[in-house]
Amino acid sequence: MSSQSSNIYLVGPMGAGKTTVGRLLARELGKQFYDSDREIETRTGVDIPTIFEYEGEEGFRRRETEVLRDLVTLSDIVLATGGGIILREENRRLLQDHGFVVYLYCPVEKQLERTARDTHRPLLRTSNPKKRLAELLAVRAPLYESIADCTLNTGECASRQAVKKIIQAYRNS
Ligand SMILES: Nc1ncnc2c1ncn2[C@@H]1O[C@H](COP(=O)(O)OP(=O)(O)OP(=O)(O)O)[C@@H](O)[C@H]1O
Ligand SMILES: O=C(O)C1=C[C@@H](O)[C@@H](O)[C@H](O)C1
Ligand SMILES: [Mg+2]
Repeated sequence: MSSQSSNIYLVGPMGAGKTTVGRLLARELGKQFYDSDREIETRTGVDIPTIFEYEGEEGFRRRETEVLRDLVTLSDIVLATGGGIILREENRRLLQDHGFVVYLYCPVEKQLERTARDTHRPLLRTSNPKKRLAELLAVRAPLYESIADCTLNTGECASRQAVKKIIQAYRNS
């Protein structure tokens, strides 16, 4: 983490609770809340599945990095990131250099439960989303861990408890 950073960045897999916990955390700390997925949708005027459809995952990743470059110039924010933001080395460096990075995760079964009703995650549009989630996590877990200042299992606590734990870790950092 950059010294005395006023930013908190949430990373972790789909369904870990980055958006839900991030919004509550920002409110609790009086910080501005951003979500990189929503920022991409606002800028392009279309939803994420449409970007994947027309530009592929590579196009989405390019847009994700462009948005992140801008968001790290802001101070005093809580940022919920997309689950794959840690794939690019540049993104990992930007996150590490500009904020306190919190890695949220939960068991794959919980991820599956929490993402089941929402069809807006193109990578889960497969016949076996549980297998896909497990495969993604196997590749990504070391990347999340490599930049985390704090790690939290949201499978074991309600969002409000997660917020309390993050604030404690952030203040002790
Ligand atoms: N700690 C929690 N306990 C119970 N349910 C939760 C918790 N955190 C999130 N949820 C629920 O799980 C669902 C997915 O959460 P959320 O959208 O915040 O995940 P995310 O990490 O932002 O995923 P993505 O990477 O796809 O954006 C939401 O319906 C939310 O209400
Ligand atoms: O895990 C991922 O790669 C993704 C997670 C979502 O937050 C979105 O960023 C998008 O659906 C891709
Ligand atoms: Mg989210």
